[in-house]
Amino acid sequence: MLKVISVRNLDHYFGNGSLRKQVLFNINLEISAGEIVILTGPSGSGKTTLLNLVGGLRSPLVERSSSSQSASLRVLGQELYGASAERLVQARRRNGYIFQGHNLHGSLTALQNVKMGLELHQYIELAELETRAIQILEQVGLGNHLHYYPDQLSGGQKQRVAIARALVSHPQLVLADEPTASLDSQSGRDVVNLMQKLAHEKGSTILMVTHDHRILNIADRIVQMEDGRLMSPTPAVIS
Ligand SMILES: Nc1ncnc2c1ncn2[C@@H]1O[C@H](COP(=O)(O)OP(=O)(O)OP(=O)(O)O)[C@@H](O)[C@H]1O
Repeated sequence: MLKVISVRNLDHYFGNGSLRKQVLFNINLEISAGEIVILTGPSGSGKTTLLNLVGGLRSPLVERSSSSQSASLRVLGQELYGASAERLVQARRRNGYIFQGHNLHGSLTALQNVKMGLELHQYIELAELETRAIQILEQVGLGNHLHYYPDQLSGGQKQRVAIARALVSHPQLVLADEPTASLDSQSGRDVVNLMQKLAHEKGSTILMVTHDHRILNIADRIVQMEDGRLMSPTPAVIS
């Protein structure tokens, strides 16, 4: 099966000189098209760092030492290890992102926020842009809230707008960092069910970081991180 993400022998460090600290150790991970993978583990174990590297939000540190010569970070067919800043920006634009606390623009309505998720895709005409944004907001149950501003929406509704914005361009890869962290149990469940449904419909792959044990069963696979290392694979939890 086509690998959407293929990480080999990846290390990562923060800081310089005596403050230099290794946070990822020899990461090896493959994720196939259409898979929903949850990355979990204790605070500070390196989950967000790995997610950001995969998304091109952080630049992989290219080491000259012999142990890292075979490092590779291939995402959607592109090598990000050693890639230029420009290539990373391009790679970033192809993915959908859902973060903790939604990151919506407060001065834009739900519809305008979702349209922003399409505006980078210049091949889409304005009229179609509007139609697609409305359609996906209807799919996430916000057809009656198109012109609401974020502060007029509940936490769960805001996160549904964020999901609509991330998925409206039908990205092959969706990266989510603690998407349910600010939500109550039921809203969190609704939000991940929606992500799962839309991702399956659109054939997207999802890599999601979460501490939230209530949502682990949406995953096809759960990957555990500890102290910057990936632990052996765990079969998906059956609900
Ligand atoms: N920009 C940074 N500069 C220096 N150190 C950092 C930076 N970002 C993260 N770290 C350190 O890297 C390690 C891994 O952090 P990371 O945020 O990836 O962990 P995490 O598993 O996502 O944690 P959490 O679940 O708390 O979000 C931690 O020790 C953290 O302090």
